[in-house]
Amino acid sequence: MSAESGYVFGLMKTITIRQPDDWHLHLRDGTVLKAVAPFTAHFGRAIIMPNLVPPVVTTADAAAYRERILAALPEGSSFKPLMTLYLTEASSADDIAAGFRDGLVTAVKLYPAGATTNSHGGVRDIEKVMPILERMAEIGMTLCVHGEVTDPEVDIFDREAVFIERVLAPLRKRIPELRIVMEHVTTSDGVDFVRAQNGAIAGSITPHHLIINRNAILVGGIRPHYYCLPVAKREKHRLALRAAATSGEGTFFLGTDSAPHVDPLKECACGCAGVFNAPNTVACLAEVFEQENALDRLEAFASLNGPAFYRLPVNEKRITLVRHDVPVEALPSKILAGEDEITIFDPMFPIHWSVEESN
Ligand SMILES: NC(=O)N[C@@H](CC(=O)O)C(=O)O
Ligand SMILES: [Zn+2]
Ligand SMILES: [Zn+2]
Repeated sequence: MSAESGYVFGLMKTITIRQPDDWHLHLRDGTVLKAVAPFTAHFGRAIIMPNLVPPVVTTADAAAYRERILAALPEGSSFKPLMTLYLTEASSADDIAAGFRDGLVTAVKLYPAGATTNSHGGVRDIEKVMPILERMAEIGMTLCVHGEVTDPEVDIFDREAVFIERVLAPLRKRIPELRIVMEHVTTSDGVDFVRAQNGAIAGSITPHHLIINRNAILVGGIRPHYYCLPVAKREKHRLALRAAATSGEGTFFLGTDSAPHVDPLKECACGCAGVFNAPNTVACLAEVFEQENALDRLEAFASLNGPAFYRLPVNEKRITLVRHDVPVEALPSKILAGEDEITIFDPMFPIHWSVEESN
């Protein structure tokens, strides 16, 4: 483990780790993109979700979106967006393979149609995309999956577990070479499934699913800023996620799923799903790993396991996290995107960590 830590003057604890990456991020487009991009610019790289309206389906769409992202970054940022394509039943295997070969596209994203925000153009019948998935397995390209069934008969809290049984396990059997990331794992079923695949399938975990359980959405009133998909589950699932994230096991890594929606779209009769956590992700993670006595494994989760799965080099830059005895001043609770506000994830515990970039 290369993370270094120490006490300075007996007062301040610091930990230096390789610069983290975010393996699941929504940057959106237009005004929101400009507002949120600076909050991720201290990451090395991020897997950029393609669920725009209209979605990023072709390599040409991804190239154009990548330019818009680069233009929204603060000057001097070395952040590298890793682009994904939104899989549809009409997607072209040749286009996908060409994008991957040229280094323009890193992964393909499977949204079951109707499972989450802007997923209506996703896949209804997985049989129809089998030739594409087979081609991806051949060329070693990763499939990122939103792992929930959309069957209205299935209880929303069971949709991840049922997806594993109905879709993921059969897919794994059918194309064992396909590299799959089960994104935003929210249940112990997901954790167990990923573990049982011996490295062929990875699981990304969000900071908020390590911090809240389903009570956060409902206790004392409806709290739309804790509503996301897959929806937070029971406490036992949160504990399983914490154990997985802090285990150091190579198959679990950070995917923030930072998913900004302007407040009017969250605070209404049918609010959008998504938590905006980019501004405090690293500080929240430090807090969680400290609570679990696992600060020495934060680097594996945030900076090492992701690149290893994606077969990419680790970042050379380092960041230093500083622990303060007194909680650091809370962030503003919202950021501005044009005329609208976007609420930042509130972990409901004081934060003692701040992030300092090193070199
Ligand atoms: N996670 C969410 O609740 N929302 C995401 C979509 C997704 O990742 O499922 C979004 O795009 O808003
Ligand atoms: Zn999702
Ligand atoms: Zn997402």
